Amino acid sequence: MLKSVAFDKTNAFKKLKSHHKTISPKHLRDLFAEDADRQRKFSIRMGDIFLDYSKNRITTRTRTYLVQLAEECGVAEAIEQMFQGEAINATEGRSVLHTALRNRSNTPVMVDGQDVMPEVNEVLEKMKNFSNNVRQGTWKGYTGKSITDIVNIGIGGSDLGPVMVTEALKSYAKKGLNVHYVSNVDGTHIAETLKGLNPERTLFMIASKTFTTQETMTNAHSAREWFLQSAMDPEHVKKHFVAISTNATEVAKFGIDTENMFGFWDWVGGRYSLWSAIGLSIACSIGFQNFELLLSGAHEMDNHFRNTKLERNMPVILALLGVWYNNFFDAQSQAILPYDQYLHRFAAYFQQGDMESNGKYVDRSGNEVSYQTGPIIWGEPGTNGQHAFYQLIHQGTKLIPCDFIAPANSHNPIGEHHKMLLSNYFAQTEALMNGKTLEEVSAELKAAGKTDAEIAALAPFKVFKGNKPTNSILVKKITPKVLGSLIAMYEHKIFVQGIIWNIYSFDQWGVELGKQLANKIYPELQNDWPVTEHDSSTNGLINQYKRWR
Ligand SMILES: O=P(O)(O)OC[C@H]1O[C@@](O)(CO)[C@@H](O)[C@@H]1O
Repeated sequence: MLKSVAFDKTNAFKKLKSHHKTISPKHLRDLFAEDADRQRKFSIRMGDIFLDYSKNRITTRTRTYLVQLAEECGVAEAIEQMFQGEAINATEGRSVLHTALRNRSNTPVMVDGQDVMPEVNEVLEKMKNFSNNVRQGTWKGYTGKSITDIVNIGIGGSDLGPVMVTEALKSYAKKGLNVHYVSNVDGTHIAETLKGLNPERTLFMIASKTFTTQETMTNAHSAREWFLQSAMDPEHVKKHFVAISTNATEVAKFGIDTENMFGFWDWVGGRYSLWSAIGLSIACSIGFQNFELLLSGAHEMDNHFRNTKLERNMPVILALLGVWYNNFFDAQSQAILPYDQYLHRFAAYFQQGDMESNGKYVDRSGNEVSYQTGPIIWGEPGTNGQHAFYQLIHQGTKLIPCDFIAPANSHNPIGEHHKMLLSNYFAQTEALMNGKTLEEVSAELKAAGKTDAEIAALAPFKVFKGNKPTNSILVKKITPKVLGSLIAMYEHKIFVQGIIWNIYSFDQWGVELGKQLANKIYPELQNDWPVTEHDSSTNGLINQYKRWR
C-alpha cells in the first residue's frame, strides 16, 4: 500500500511556502543575470533528450526544498512499489505495471507470486506475427485479397495512444496500408471513416479493455453490419475482425474467434495501455521492429526514472515544477506545445493521461483534499498556437507554465522550414522569460518616430511583463525510441505528482456517473412521450429534442 502523507503538512511544504515569498518578487531576467552558469545548473540530458528547465522561477534552494518535498511524500519508495508490482491502485486492488509491457531487460516482474513476463512476451510474439502477416499481405480477406485498410475501433486509452503514436511516427508508416481510428459514438465518425473503404480489404480491430464500453460496442456492431452487407456470410467475420481486450467472454459473444484476440491484463490501465496489444494498430502501421524501438525508448526512461537520484531525475523534476506552480503560484493549467506537426495529438493524449489520473479530490486516506491537485492539460503544435492563444500566455492575467518540445532534426527537411520552426521555438521561451520593458517599448516607438504623447498612449499595451515559466525539451529527432522515452517521461511525471498530492492516480471513478445516467436516459429517447423524471433543465432539453426530431 502507498503510505498516505498529508502533502501540505510536510516540513518541505512549509519551507516552500515561506520560500515562495522571497522568490515571487524575483524576475527571471534577474536570476539569469545573477548566474551565467544557470542553464548548466538547471538542465538534464538523457541520451537524445535534453531538458532545459532553467527558465523556471526557481533557485537551487527552491529545487532543494522541492526534492525534500518528494522525499517526505515517499516518492522514491512509491516508485519501487510500482515497479515491483504492489497493488498501488488500491481502490481497484490492482498493480500498475505498464512498465512491465516494455521491460526489454526481461527481468522477472511478479504479480501475485507469478512472473508476468512470459505472458507479456507471448502477446508481443503474437502481435509480431499478426502485424507481419498483415503488412506482408499473407493475411487474406474473405475474397482472398490482402488488407489495405485497418480500422481501430476504441475510445479513451483504447484510441488516444494509438492515434497519437501513429500520427507522431507517420513517416515510418507502411505505404499502402492505411490505419483509421473510430472512437466517437456519433454515427458521423464511423460513417465518414467507412466511406470509400473496401470491405474485402478492411480489417477491424475492436480495442476495449472491458469490451463493454458503449461507444466501442455500438461502433463495432455497426462495423460488422457494414461488413456483412457485402460479405453476407457471418463466417467471414473472423477474417476481418480481431479483438484487443481482457474480456474473452464478451469477445466470443461478439463473434470474434478468440484465436484472434490479443489479451492484456487488469494491471494495465487504459490510459497507459498503448504499450500492450492496444498498440496493435501501431505495430501494423510502423512495423513491429519500430514498435519494439518505441518500447525500448520507454524502458530507457523507466530505468532513468527508477535509478536516478531525484534532483537529476527528469520526470521527478518536471513533476516538482508542476507542483510548484500548481500549489504555490495557483496556476490552473499546464500547456504542452510541441514544435512538431507530427506530434499534433501529443497534448490531447496527455489530457486523458494526466487529467484522468490526477483529476481527483479525495486523498489516499479517503478525505477531501485541502489543496489543488491535477492541472488542466492543453496545447497545440507550434507555430500554430502562436497565432491562436499565445496572446494570453504572454499578456494575459493567468500564469500558464508551458512545456516547449522540439526535434533538432525534421523528417521533412524542406528548404528553410525547420530553421524557421526552431527560431520560433527558441524565441518564444526567450520572450516569455525576458518580456519587454516599458523603457524598451518606448525606445522602439521613439525610433519609429512616435511623439511623446503617442508613446505615452500606446506603450502600456505593448509592454510584456515576462517572467513566464517554461520548460524546453529538445530531442535529436522524433524516432520511435525517442517518442517512447518522451511518453514514459510524462507518464512518470504524472505518477510523481499523484504521489505528492496523496491521491490515487490509477482509478477513474469520475467517468462512471455520466455513463450511468446516459444508460438511464437512452431508453427514454425511444418514444415521443415527454419526460418528467429529471430536473426541469434535463426534462426541458429532452422534450425539446423530441419536438424537433
Ligand atoms: O478500453 P475500454 O475498456 O473500452 O475503456 C475505454 C476508456 O473508458 C474509460 O473512460 C474508462 O471507462 C477510460 O479510462 C478508458 O481508456
